[in-house]
Amino acid sequence: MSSEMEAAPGGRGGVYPKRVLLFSGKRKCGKDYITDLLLERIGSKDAVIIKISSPIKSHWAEEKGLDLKQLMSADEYKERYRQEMILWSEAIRDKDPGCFCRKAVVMYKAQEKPVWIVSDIRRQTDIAWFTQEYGETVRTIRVAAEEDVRVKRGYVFTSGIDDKASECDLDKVGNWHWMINNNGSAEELEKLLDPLIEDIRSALAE
Ligand SMILES: Nc1ncnc2c1ncn2[C@@H]1O[C@H](COP(=O)(O)OP(=O)(O)OP(=O)(O)O)[C@@H](O)[C@H]1O
Repeated sequence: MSSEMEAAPGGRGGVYPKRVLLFSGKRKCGKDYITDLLLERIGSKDAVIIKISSPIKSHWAEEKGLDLKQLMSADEYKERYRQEMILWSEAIRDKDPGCFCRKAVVMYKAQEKPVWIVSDIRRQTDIAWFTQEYGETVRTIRVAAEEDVRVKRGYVFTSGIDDKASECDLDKVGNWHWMINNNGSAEELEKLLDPLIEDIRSALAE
């Protein structure tokens, strides 16, 4: 069966997911920080973090003989291979826009959990794929932080990365379910997450 023909795990009509949260935002705005916090508050019995970058990185780890764990977490690795990974993944995504979304859902065994936290949405096609497959369970969340705050967190503008579609495609989107301005402390952030947690709990109770 070709990848275009593969069904989405779960899919419409399935029991799970009950809520799919799609997080996006500029580099170092705090996507990983926020999604980790959310997982902690919801609990890993009910929620799973999905990274669309995982199937891309696992391919690269194999190809280059690298350690996947380091490629997923270490900034030095992440930055060194970012551009190469982007170019390779763009070519595949052009042919099959849902390819990495579908692979990531399988890789994280997401269909075993009711709440899916996707921490790295980058393209309008990512949102379109999840919406097409999981319909009204989907919520989109844009994380923002001031540039000086992002710089303090390690952001350095890199030409060829920060001015390309993989970082900018979602700048055009305006109709997010939630916007989170992550400029402050962890305590401030906790409060900003309350309405989102409430929405997740109501989906779990259905
Ligand atoms: N509200 C916050 N309070 C304290 N530290 C924060 C906060 N938000 C983010 N950070 C820190 O800022 C750094 C960058 O955050 P994080 O890695 O979550 O960003 P990201 O958007 O996932 O980045 P990338 O796009 O590069 O993957 C991390 O060290 C994180 O711990």
